[in-house]
Amino acid sequence: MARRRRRKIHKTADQVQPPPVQTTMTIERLAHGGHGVGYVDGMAVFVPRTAPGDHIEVRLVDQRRRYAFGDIVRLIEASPWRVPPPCPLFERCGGCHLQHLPYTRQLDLKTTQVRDNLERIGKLPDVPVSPALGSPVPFAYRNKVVYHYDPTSGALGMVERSGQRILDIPNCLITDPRANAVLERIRTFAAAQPALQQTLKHVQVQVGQRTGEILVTVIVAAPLTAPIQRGLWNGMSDLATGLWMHVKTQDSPAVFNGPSTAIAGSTAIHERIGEHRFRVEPQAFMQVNSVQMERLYARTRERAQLQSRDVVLDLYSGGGAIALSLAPYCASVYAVELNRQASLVGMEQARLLGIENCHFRTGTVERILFRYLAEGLRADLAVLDPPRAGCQPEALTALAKLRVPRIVYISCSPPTLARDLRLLHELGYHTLSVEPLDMFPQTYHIECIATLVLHEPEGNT
Ligand SMILES: C[S@@+](CC[C@H](N)C(=O)[O-])C[C@H]1O[C@@H](n2cnc3c(N)ncnc32)[C@H](O)[C@@H]1O
Repeated sequence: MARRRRRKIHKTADQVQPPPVQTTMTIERLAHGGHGVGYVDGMAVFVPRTAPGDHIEVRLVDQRRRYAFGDIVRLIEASPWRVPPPCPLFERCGGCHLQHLPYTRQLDLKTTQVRDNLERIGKLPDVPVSPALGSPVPFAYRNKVVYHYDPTSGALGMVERSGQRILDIPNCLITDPRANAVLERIRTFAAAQPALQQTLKHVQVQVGQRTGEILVTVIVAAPLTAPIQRGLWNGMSDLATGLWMHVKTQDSPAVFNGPSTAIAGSTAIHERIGEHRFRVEPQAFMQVNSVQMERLYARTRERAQLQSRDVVLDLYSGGGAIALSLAPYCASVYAVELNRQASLVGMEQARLLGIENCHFRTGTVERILFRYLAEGLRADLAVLDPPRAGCQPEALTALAKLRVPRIVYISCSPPTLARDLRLLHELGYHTLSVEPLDMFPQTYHIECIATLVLHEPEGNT
């Protein structure tokens, strides 16, 4: 289909008219968030569940100064890329964003988005971006889900896309079927237990996809009685490996706030990644796609190009999966993580694996790097794996002050990656490559591995 040109307008301020509330336009590309983007009188309009090439009638529902959000009223001409979404809940569920596109097309669009972010936000148009490495399993890949419970309707699932209610999800197509089976047992049990209905807030299910072990955590407003604990466990013990309870005392957006209690079965499950078997507890961070996690860590090791005498910083280390996978190939690893429980999991993991050259430190990366600077630590490589918000500028400044010559930056958010690569560029780092890796098929999320080197000033080499 011929690409429609963006309508450009040149008006003075007092000539500017507000765009019509309902109009037609063609979707040109996908933006971060999975929204299709088209233009109305030169203004970008973001519309969910659309595909590049769609010609649509759109209603502008939220207008800002330079852009607007719209809802699709009518699909006038469908993009040639559109496919029927396999999940019957796709239109209502907030979990997936791209099921209406074939998987290969999703990957192309993700690659384009990464390039776009590097160009627009990072002002780094020349950084080589490789085609996104697809997941061999584009469905049934999620090894962890956290569902909400609605005591009024009995729904156990995700918040609807409209944000108004909890959608019951009996069979999530991107989730490991073993997790769906356990969730069904809990849904049925809760339906017959008014006391559980009153207190149940969320259910988390974690699956060790290579070991077949399953850990369930019920997040409740008040402790469960012993009979309800027993009833829950009896209803799932043929499927699950362990059951935990987490009493959530404050009404915070975070699912967990405080310690959890193991109530039945094993206290942890395990996942095999590469040559290691990792212990997984309810509050430990683990990538949601085990196959892609293994490829992510293998690619990180390749990009790290470790020498046996190298000293490595694993920053934002979580439960230490990256630190422990690099430790056998270098002299030592310093892992830095904010969450004390995650650091303790890493230490225990190191002990179980017999790894002695990994040092775990709890605190913020930005604070601890300045401490390393004061201590005169020399590091040959830093692996960064921050949360979606990216790194604090102080953390990147400290890395540059430490003169760490190589960085491998793992990111789950291309816009913040682009922002941070820009700052690193200004601090003297050159980005050699960015490799998108699809950890989250059917959703807009994109994982990337960026490899950087420090340009030493002339005469310092
Ligand atoms: C994407 S996870 C990375 C986990 C780990 N690298 C892995 O692969 O399992 C990000 C981690 O950063 C931690 N974190 C967030 N802000 C931090 C900060 N300012 N300093 C240190 N750690 C932080 C979070 O607790 C979380 O464990």
